[in-house]
Amino acid sequence: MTKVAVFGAGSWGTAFSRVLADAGNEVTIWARREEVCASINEQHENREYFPGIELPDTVRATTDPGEAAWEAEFVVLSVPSQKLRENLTTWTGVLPPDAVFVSLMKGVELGSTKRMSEVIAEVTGAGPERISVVSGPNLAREIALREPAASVVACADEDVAHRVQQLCHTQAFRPYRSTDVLGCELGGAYKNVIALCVGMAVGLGFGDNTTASLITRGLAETARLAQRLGADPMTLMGLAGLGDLVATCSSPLSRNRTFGEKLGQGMTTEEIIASTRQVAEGAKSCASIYDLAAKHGVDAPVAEHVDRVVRGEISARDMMYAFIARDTKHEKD
Ligand SMILES: NC(=O)c1ccc[n+]([C@@H]2O[C@H](COP(=O)([O-])OP(=O)(O)OC[C@H]3O[C@@H](n4cnc5c(N)ncnc54)[C@H](O)[C@@H]3O)[C@@H](O)[C@H]2O)c1
Ligand SMILES: O=P(O)(O)OC[C@H](O)CO
Repeated sequence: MTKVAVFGAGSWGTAFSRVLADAGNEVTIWARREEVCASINEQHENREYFPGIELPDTVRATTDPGEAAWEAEFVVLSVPSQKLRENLTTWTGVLPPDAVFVSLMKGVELGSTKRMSEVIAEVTGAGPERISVVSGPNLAREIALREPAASVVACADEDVAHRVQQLCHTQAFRPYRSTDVLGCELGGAYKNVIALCVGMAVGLGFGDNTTASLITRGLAETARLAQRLGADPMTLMGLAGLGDLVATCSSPLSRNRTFGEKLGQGMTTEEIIASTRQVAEGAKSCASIYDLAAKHGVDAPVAEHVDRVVRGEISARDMMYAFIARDTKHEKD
């Protein structure tokens, strides 16, 4: 059995652990909280995130990072993007030197505007052949329930992508392979911002014309930045781009869309954050993605305006009409 460490016992870390166990691996989850750890070890379920969904015996949990990482061939990372750097820095001493990192995170770091694979490389010194990402239309609850879904495993080294693909291929989870780490990560982070925007439209009571327009122009914006940074534009037409965008913008399970809906209904960012424990990555990544786009001279009206609504500078309604009022242009621009 291959030993896999999963750092993060939230929704996606837990659901993906079930995928890994279903694929025949031995999984040790690092959980921050003792009670989450105990429920996984004693009740074989993560009571906080997925009560009633049984985890196989091959999934264990610990609050000790060294125990989680012990002899792991793969280290899966699934903490909030803005918390990765500080956590990973404290774990570096216990991580096996040859382990392959698998990032499940969909965000861009505030301040540095780095993608998660870049943060992993910087903190651990791992080369691109040891850093992979998994990204696609994968709402954690549906994956935990073993509903069929596909995803993308990306690594600069295709052989490593192939190994990670084998690691998580099950009867219900079908990973495709890619070498476009940048495109996959940007697709995953940007769709959260677009889902916030779509959620706002839903919260305001607008219909399908509005949401379809936002999804389509949001994808154009994502592809524009991705291409400028060197990604393959076709990645954005695939599971890590369009696929994830459709799932996240359509699903009431999405924390980002739900966050946006609440903003559209008039709640403030502070009120929404206080009402949930779960992370809506887009609420932070709208600022870092906008910074990244600005740094590279790329027009990013969705990221820019979503950021302004999240900060409380403009209302969601004003944002919607500001999009429409912009100067006319060619669709391809
Ligand atoms: N939930 C999904 O459907 C889903 C699917 C695909 C990708 N993702 C991505 O996976 C990543 C993790 O998301 P999630 O859904 O598991 O989030 P979550 O909020 O459900 O769980 C986050 C986990 O990180 C822990 N955590 C919170 N703050 C922390 C800190 N300061 N230090 C260490 N740990 C901390 C929490 O205790 C929890 O175990 C995000 O980047 C998200 O975009 C989520
Ligand atoms: O719940 P969200 O909005 O973080 O989205 C979850 C996943 O990223 C969907 O693929």
